[in-house]
Amino acid sequence: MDKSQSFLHSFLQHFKFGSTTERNNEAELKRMTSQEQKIFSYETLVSATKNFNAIHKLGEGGFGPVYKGKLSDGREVAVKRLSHTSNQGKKEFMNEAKLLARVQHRNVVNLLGYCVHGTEKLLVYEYVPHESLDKLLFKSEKRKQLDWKRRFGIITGVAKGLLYLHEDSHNCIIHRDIKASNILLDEKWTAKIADFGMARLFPEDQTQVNTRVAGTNGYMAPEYMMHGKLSVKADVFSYGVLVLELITGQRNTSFNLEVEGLTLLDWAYKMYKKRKSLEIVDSTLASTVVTEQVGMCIQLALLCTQGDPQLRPTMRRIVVMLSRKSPQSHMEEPTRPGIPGSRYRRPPRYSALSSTVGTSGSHSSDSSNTLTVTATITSKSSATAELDLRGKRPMLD
Ligand SMILES: Nc1ncnc2c1ncn2[C@@H]1O[C@H](COP(=O)(O)OP(=O)(O)OP(=O)(O)O)[C@@H](O)[C@H]1O
Repeated sequence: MDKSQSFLHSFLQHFKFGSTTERNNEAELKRMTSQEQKIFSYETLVSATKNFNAIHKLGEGGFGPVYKGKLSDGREVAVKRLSHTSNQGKKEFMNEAKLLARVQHRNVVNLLGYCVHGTEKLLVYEYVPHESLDKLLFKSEKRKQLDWKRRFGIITGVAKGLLYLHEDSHNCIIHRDIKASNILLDEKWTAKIADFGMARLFPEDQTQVNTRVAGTNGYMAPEYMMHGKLSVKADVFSYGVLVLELITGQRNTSFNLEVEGLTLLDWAYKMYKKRKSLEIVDSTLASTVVTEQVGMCIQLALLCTQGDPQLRPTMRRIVVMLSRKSPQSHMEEPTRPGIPGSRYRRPPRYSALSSTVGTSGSHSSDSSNTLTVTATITSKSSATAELDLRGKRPMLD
């Protein structure tokens, strides 16, 4: 090799591979870019969850199993391994996940990032230590941990989180599956709404309705269940059901008042009308309850679960009502509650489609309670969507 050849060789070598410092810089730059884009490598998640070890499984929802993991920097995460039913392409999934990772609020679970590996799609969330509300509220020995102060904190926290999703995030996000198992509690008992934006990650192929049916037993607003009319008021209805569950300590789906066979909503309304609302309060709350506050929350829940969506308050109004010093002043009289949607009460036209509709997810903690989870995002100007193209079930009207 002559002098000029040797010069060219070393120049190319340098250009091609760079110096060690440059390589380090490049690696650092790559790391920073992926952090910025919130991308996790598959290897990172395999190592964090000890190869998705069953011991680390937190539960399984309709979108797939969730594992607890620990990143090398010590952060604890919850990794949701999405089932393969999503027909969304890699690029679209990444765009949607990137967008959802920008949704940040104290009362919404933080989506730290995502990962695409072959056909696998994974979401990485902050780990929320007390896990989901259903695991506490509906277990008699654990329910005592939820005194009234904590329950009221959850009621206001969820309201603030929903207000943010509906009005203050970059898009209007209608959750569509507010329920106890989608409310997580952190170490300070702060409520965090989970599973928002799932419809963005699971867009429905209109010809194939074989994944999941949107909404959950007993929480779905009647107009949404029966006619597919989706608006923020569908979330308000589910929120009202959740508030009644928090007050009574009873799960709406398994509620069965022996003598009268009423639903939780009907029972609460009936007692309210008889001016006996305080009789529905969970007996474990007896020593901690603030009577005025609980009375206001019952009335609020009944306003939220009214049959006519127009009559239900907005989340903004709810947050205002909850923050009042003298709670029950200026609150309307609730009208009769709507009948919450249930998969066992399919309207006739819906039943006709049922041969193509199935649930693909298995549900660990409470199969009876869960039909599916989805959420949708619409532009702020079209917060009410009659035909929900991102929906999980055929829209009927
Ligand atoms: N970020 C998290 N931190 C701690 N636990 C979590 C987290 N996300 C989920 N979990 C736990 O994993 C379980 C499964 O969660 P997932 O949201 O997939 O299902 P689900 O809400 O039970 O059912 P569905 O998907 O039908 O709504 C939950 O019950 C919850 O306890």
